[in-house]
Amino acid sequence: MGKFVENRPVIALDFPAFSDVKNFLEKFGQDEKLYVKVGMELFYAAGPDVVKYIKSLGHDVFLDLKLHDIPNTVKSAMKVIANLGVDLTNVHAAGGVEMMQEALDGLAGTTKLIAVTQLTSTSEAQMQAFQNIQTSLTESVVHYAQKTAEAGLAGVVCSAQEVELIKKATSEDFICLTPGIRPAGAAVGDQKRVMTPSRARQIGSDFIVVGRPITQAENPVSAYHLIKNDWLQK
Ligand SMILES: O=c1ccn([C@@H]2O[C@H](COP(=O)(O)O)[C@@H](O)[C@H]2O)c(=O)[nH]1
Repeated sequence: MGKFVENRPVIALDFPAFSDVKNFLEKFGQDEKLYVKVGMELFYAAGPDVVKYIKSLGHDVFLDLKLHDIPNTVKSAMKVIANLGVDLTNVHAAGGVEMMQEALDGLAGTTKLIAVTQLTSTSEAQMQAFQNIQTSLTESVVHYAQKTAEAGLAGVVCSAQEVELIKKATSEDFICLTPGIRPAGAAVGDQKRVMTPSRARQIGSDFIVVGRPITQAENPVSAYHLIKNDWLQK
């Protein structure tokens, strides 16, 4: 049996209100079970209720809150997140190994935990100048991935550009969830490290996350299916 790859692009529901989510999901009909991402904007606006609503419709949920605080605070927050029954959630690897281990301890259940390495909106020049990290961006990402694996988490958030090296440095089964996905010719926006769905698949991404190319499309359902078809094509 080959390694697990999520066949559905994870749709980033970056909306400011619960009603936007209802309108968006209604476009897909009841039979299409999606994998969606609830991030800071929607969670701060609509809270746990929106997560419960999405789960009640039978969709899978990645709760992308990127926790980064002292270990005790992150552990306590994860105990609360555990009750939401989401499928996947995350922390920032920069919080350290102890913080990641405490997060895992707090979560204690079936929700998978992954860690953000370097945001896909960060370029190498920005990282070196602003974070004062004097390695290549790839080295920094691989370093964070190794520390994440050491802490016992299931994988990382990275750009598709780093997947091959991360898998070599950790294992084939270590999850690489990759935002910064753009269909050929689509507007890149604030993303710096991007890749097309099909190339991300070829290179070994396990999950792709796509927001604006779907949510801001004239026809989000057909944009989703075009991206999904590209992702499924090797
Ligand atoms: O490194 C990261 C971590 C998270 N994200 C999130 O993914 C989506 C991407 O949205 P697009 O509209 O497709 O750019 C967004 O919710 C980010 O918060 C990321 O882009 N990069």
